[in-house]
Amino acid sequence: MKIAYLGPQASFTDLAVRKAFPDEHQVPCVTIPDCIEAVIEDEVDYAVVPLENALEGSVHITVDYLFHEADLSIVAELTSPIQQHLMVHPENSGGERRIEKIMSHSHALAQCHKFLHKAYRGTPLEQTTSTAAAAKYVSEHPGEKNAAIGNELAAKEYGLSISHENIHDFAYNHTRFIVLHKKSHPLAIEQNKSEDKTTLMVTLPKDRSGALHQVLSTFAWRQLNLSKIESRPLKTGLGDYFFLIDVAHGMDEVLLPGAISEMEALGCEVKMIGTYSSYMLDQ
Ligand SMILES: O=C(O)C(=O)C[C@]1(C(=O)O)C=C[C@@H](O)C=C1
Repeated sequence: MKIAYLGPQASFTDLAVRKAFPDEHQVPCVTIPDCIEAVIEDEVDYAVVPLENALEGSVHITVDYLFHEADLSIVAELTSPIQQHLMVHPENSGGERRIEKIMSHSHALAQCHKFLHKAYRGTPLEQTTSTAAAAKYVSEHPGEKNAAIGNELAAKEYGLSISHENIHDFAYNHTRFIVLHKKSHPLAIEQNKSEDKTTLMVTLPKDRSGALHQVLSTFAWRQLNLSKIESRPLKTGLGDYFFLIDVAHGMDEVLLPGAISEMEALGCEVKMIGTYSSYMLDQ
């Protein structure tokens, strides 16, 4: 089985894949769309990409690709603790105050905003395609005196020295990764299972008062608990949105099909993104 992931080696996505799929063929991709397209083009069987971080929120490119570009299903969710460290090339360690630029994935930079503001105010920040891509760049360009933000494995993998440990701004820092596949089928993984979930993307009928209230009622009176609801632009005009809805319930024969039919009867478009189990990966 081939699994694409947001690489290069030692990204947080790689850590999640190593834990969940230790014996499978792992294929690093440069960007999240590259991972998704590798599944669409049948170059791999599954892709693992980040979906949401506890501090910084949704990874918009993943949500938007699932709605606008890709007809793929979420078949499992992997939740992983995230610890961010500042790392430099060993030739530059000891004098980190002279760091010229700090590089990382936009989500990682945002998770360390308070630390960067206090310790490195004014130092330019540069976004990279992943935390591991930043670590790799710093390792290959010792003359540039840059630092990267990433995990401990990236420091080891790319021969960097950690100058500040645990620089994420809040102690509870977790990221949800999703496993994507062409067919909808819950994938069982040998890890701690936490709950079953279903993800829907719902577009409301245009200009109808109370439509969102009615959508929420279809879940409420069936006692289906929602673990997330978020709006994203439909990209057709200002004020046009779709809603990403996570239901803390697997697909059944009565409740979820009933809620979906009721939303469709109200004039909503409902895109089923997946019904799957959520797994908690350890440190
Ligand atoms: O850059 C990485 O290492 C990733 O796997 C991406 C990503 C993200 O997109 O949120 C994953 C986990 C962390 O929250 C930071 C970055």
